[in-house]
Amino acid sequence: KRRTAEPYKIKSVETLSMLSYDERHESLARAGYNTFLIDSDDVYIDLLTDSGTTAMSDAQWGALMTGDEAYAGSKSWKRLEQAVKDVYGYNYVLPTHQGRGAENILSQLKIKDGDYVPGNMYFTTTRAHQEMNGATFVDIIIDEAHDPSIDLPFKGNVDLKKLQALIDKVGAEKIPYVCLAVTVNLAGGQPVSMRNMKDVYELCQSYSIDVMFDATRCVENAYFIKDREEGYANQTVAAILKEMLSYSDGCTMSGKKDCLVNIGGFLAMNDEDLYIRSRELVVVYEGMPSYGGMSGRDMEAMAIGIREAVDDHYIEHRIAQVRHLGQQLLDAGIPIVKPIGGHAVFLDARAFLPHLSQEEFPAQSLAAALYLDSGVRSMERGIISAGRDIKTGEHNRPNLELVRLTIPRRVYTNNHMDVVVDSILALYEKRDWISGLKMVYEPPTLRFFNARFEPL
Ligand SMILES: CC1=C(O)/C(=C\N=C(/Cc2ccc(O)c(F)c2)C(=O)O)C(COP(=O)(O)O)=CN1
Repeated sequence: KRRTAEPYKIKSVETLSMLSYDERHESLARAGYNTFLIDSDDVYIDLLTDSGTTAMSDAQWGALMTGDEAYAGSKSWKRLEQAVKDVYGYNYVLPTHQGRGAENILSQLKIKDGDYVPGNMYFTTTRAHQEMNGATFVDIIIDEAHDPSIDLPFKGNVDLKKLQALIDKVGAEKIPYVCLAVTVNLAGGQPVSMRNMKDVYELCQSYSIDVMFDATRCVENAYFIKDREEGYANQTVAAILKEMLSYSDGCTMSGKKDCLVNIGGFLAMNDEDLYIRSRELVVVYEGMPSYGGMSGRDMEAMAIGIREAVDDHYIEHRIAQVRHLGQQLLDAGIPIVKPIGGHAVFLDARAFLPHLSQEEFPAQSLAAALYLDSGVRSMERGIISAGRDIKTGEHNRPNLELVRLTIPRRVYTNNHMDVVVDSILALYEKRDWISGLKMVYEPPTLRFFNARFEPL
């Protein structure tokens, strides 16, 4: 099979910082062994997140000069609105500054105290907005999604029996909507099959329960359907995406991922009444419905990014680059979440560091060790990110104790991926020497952003 390359060439570069071991050690200590607190200047290859870290195209950079900054009626908004309607297919769309702006509005309008919002695994901001509005999040993802070693093509799928059981238990009137994430970030960037989306939608329609997608990485999900689901191999990703979204009543969208921009988002829906009520809250929280927390130039960039993201050459390369990293780790026997996800490779820190108890923070320790070894920054997605139980005050103890290696879009080459592989192989060789951490400062909420640690 002939090898392929990036479907773009580089026109501008950002020089990367290459610190010495001692300089990295000093930087890590200064950051309290928390990768969130390391200065970007001290990071060589930044795999903390794919959110907002995209490289924009020359078409997007050029469009910045044409941003219409009119307070109302901006033509940049008209272009963005048209792009969302063309590519996503919803009747109505409202701009927000980023994904959680849309989550805030949707949760306030759709949830009443004591409701239940079922979803395929939680996400931090999504669940926070649901709980702040009085709902209980109920995980309805298939059991296998919580086991890193199980390899299934659509690990993000909903277990329809769990959804039916919740409806039987609490009644459909207590369920304002199902939140279906496509893909599922914390399960390892795992997709939902078209079959499952259809089944969920039909079940919900029979009870007049809405289905709202968290569409943040929906283009990646569309690609996995093309690649793995019977009957879609010869369809374009754009056509698959349109069909996916037809099994929903609306979506929240963080533009910072699959819309190929550094800021921006939207809330989309088919119901006019929800649109009108949402438009009121956009004015309260985001600004006019013709800019929603974005400048005109940001909206121009996003209108173009939305269309670039469904280019088959772009998305094929994006997914292949994540696989390029993950497959080398699998071949070397490194424990990672299987199958390899759409936006990241997740190291299974529990299996990588079996000599550490969860109280010694294996994922936090591994992320710190990786940065110290090579200047590669990753994100802890384990007991620290899971926080404490709001009732008991005890640590939530997630099954998944993971280190997320998140690949920004159109930024790094496969050579950078190979540097990451070599660093992880070196760490694996000497994994017995990786010590745990103790938390020396714990913030009251969302502790993973600002907590500080010291080696045990
Ligand atoms: C599936 C989904 C997301 O992945 C997501 C964001 N994701 C981030 C940034 C992040 C968010 C929360 C954290 O505790 C975190 F440490 C990192 C990320 O890195 O993965 C949002 C929210 O979209 P906003 O970021 O545009 O508001 C909604 N839905």
